[in-house]
Amino acid sequence: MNRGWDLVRSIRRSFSTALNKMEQCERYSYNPTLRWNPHVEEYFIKAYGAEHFSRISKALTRPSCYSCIRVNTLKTTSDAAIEKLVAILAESGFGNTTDCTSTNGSNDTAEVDVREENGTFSKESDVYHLSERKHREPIYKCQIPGLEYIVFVRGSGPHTIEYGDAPGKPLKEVIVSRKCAEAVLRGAQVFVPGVLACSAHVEKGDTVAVSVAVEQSSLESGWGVGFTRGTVLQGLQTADPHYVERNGLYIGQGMTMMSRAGIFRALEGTAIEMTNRVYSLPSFHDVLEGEIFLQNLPSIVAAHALDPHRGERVLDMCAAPGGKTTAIAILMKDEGEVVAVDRSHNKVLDIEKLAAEMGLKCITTYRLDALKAVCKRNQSADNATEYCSKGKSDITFASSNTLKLSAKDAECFTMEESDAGLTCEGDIANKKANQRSYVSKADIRKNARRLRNGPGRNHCMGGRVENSKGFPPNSFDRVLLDAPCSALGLRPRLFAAEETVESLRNHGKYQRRMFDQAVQLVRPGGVIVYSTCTINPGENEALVRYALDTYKFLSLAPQHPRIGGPGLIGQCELYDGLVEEWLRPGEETLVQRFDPSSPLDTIGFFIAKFNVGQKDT
Ligand SMILES: C[S@@+](CC[C@H](N)C(=O)[O-])C[C@H]1O[C@@H](n2cnc3c(N)ncnc32)[C@H](O)[C@@H]1O
Repeated sequence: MNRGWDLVRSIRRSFSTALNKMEQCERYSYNPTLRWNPHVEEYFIKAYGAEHFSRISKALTRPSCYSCIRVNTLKTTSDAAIEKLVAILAESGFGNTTDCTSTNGSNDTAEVDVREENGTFSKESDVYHLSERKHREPIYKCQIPGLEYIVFVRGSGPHTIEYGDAPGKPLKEVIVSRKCAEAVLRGAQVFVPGVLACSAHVEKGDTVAVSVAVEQSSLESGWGVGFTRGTVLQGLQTADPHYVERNGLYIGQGMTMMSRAGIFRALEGTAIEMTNRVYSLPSFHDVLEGEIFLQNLPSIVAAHALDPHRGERVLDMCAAPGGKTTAIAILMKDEGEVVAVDRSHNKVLDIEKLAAEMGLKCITTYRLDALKAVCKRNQSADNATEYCSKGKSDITFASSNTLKLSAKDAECFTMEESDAGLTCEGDIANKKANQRSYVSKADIRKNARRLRNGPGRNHCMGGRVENSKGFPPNSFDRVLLDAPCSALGLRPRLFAAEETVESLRNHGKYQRRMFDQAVQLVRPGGVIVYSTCTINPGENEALVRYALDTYKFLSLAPQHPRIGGPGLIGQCELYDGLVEEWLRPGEETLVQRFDPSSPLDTIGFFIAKFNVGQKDT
């Protein structure tokens, strides 16, 4: 009888130990659930279906399993860059682990499958892969024809981390902010401002478990983390009011670079160096400056979709920090003009810095509100970007194949013929190469300053940026509108409930107003590419619907390369009864929709390309 009870007790004991272990395992894991505003969630479920949206939602909480690097082919080759990157990775000891559960649940390394069939994404066909499967090197070249200058670096994860936890024995812990955690998941260290809370008695050199504080809802204050910076973590469930909230939100283990007091006293610096990460991705911060640029694959594809040619005049309407601007300039072999504008002064400086680092001369930057990008009639004055014709019926860019201002368009702009003679030759060799037959006063002032500041520094003018009052209608061959958006495709993302149906609608309105400007600025026969980094159809397919219904001279154009999936067809009624219209049958294969839950494992992204016909028809 006793023996029987002993057996029961022992089974119970081992069962409860196993349960305890399982609970601990679940607690000290990374398994977040993305929170959405309920109406937004309902809308996305209507758009994608519950199961698909759940996969997208899960994928968004994880980083892509590889880093994507664009090589500056004007400075180096992908083979040379790969050689240097291999050496850098070997020196840093990165890449010793390769297990990776990809976002679609399969256990694999970060190998992404891209197949193209008749211009559309297809799982069945097997045309090409991003990587050569057999080799499995940590760094490999993109296999898509024309994109071989893109290099991928394999990451790994999710890894199970041994935090050294035991029942009743609290870990030394640090909680970081959501933004900080999202950066750490992409390969960053934990910097001082990102630390929100820390256990007592943490000294420099201690090993700590790092978790993330994700916003919780409270009746009084809406969404918030519910504690102040500097909170002491008690560690035990009984004494720690935020204990349960951290379940499944552990992003790795690190070594403190400062004591607890130091972390909360300092204003900057590395607080924790991560030693064990849930996701392991190489950080190429400040590496091979000017030779490579870390950029998401769909962003590079957007530059290709624009299909810019040497000698053309291209406008990048929302350009900072300049990722797509520089990609476009390189595709143009630095010949022609890429006008890169952004609303923010400091961000324009970022574009200038990047262009200078990459050695690109065809980029002209301005601070400009893209909502006022078309300049008004009779506008003159200082600091305006002026394109003028005095007594001329039209302006022709000699290089081009393309750009002409009609008499009607040109009459409002005044350009003295002598201006053309003032072109600074050595300075803007690329412009000379284009044989552009005009130059604006603003260009001349800018060029004179460039000469004074010496070569190479023409993009960093002591923190000052040129303001623009806009550009004449029909003055660009191609326009890229990489619109500010809800960014609901960016990953990793740990919280999404801040966006409501109303705020998403506001993004859409803003984008339509910008698009209206783009339509005016591009010449007939030109091209507009519209892109966003959101999964929200209201900012993607609905914008395309607006564009095609409003401007009959616009038509959707095929894109190359085409590696994204099709767009969404139909319409959707939202919770308040308003109906949103998307694409019509036949249009879906002309846009590219990058789905974060697809095997491509990219951010969520959308690209539409429009051909511009005769505007007066
Ligand atoms: C999606 S980001 C652009 C990223 C950029 N195209 C790249 O690839 O590096 C959107 C940019 O739009 C800018 N922006 C927002 N509103 C703007 C406006 N009204 N006029 C001009 N730029 C604006 C923001 O400052 C931000 O830099």
